Amino acid sequence: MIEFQHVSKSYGTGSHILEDISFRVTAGEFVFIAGPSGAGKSTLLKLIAGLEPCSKGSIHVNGQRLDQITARARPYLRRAVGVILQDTHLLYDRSALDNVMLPLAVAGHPTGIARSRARAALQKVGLSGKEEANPISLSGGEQQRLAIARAIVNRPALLIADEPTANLDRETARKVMSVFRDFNQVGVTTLVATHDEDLMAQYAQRVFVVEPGRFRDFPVSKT
Ligand SMILES: Nc1ncnc2c1ncn2[C@@H]1O[C@H](COP(=O)(O)OP(=O)(O)OP(=O)(O)O)[C@@H](O)[C@H]1O
Repeated sequence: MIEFQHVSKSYGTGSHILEDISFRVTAGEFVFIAGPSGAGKSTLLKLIAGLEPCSKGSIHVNGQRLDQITARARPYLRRAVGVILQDTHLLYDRSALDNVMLPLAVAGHPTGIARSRARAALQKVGLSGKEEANPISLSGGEQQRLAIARAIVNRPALLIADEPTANLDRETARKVMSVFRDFNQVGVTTLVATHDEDLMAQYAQRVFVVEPGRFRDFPVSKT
């Protein structure tokens, strides 16, 4: 599903943020990405999402080598990967339903189908009844779940989230994490960057620890 071979990343002419990283994530895994602030967790996720190019090495996602992907294959890959960044980039001049319909409209789905799939996605994240709400009127946890609904509406095989529980209280964080766990349990490969050690301990899965100059891969622990 994801393969990094000797990947390094620097921004501009700066030194490497990530250096000589190799790993493989197979379909259906749940991986946490941990490490101190500024170590490169978001950068790692952006490389996987194809939002940043690597400086050295090669990255394969869903069978495609990212730096050799054709313009024709790119939209298919984009749909195969659901991305939730730290800034949710929700549109505050549209309803919650419109926000979730947008990726389907971009993919060319007829409005009726887009609407029913967007409603189903909102239901999956526990936001039924909030279809017409403006995102600004939603709580932090609801906005996170709305961003998840938008990321999953194209039924991606891979879900990537950058600190989706930051600034949420414990109970809301747990609810948001359980949404990811539910998707993972139906086979969606899931990568979540987090500082939250309690959540990591609770969900006890494979963990990548990104530290300055060091990358560690802790295998799945069965607890
Ligand atoms: N677009 C960019 N241009 C230049 N430098 C960048 C860019 N994006 C990130 N960096 C730098 O790369 C380093 C790693 O940043 P990154 O956001 O990946 O870390 P992080 O581990 O996700 O941090 P945090 O936990 O605080 O979100 C930081 O020093 C950051 O300033």
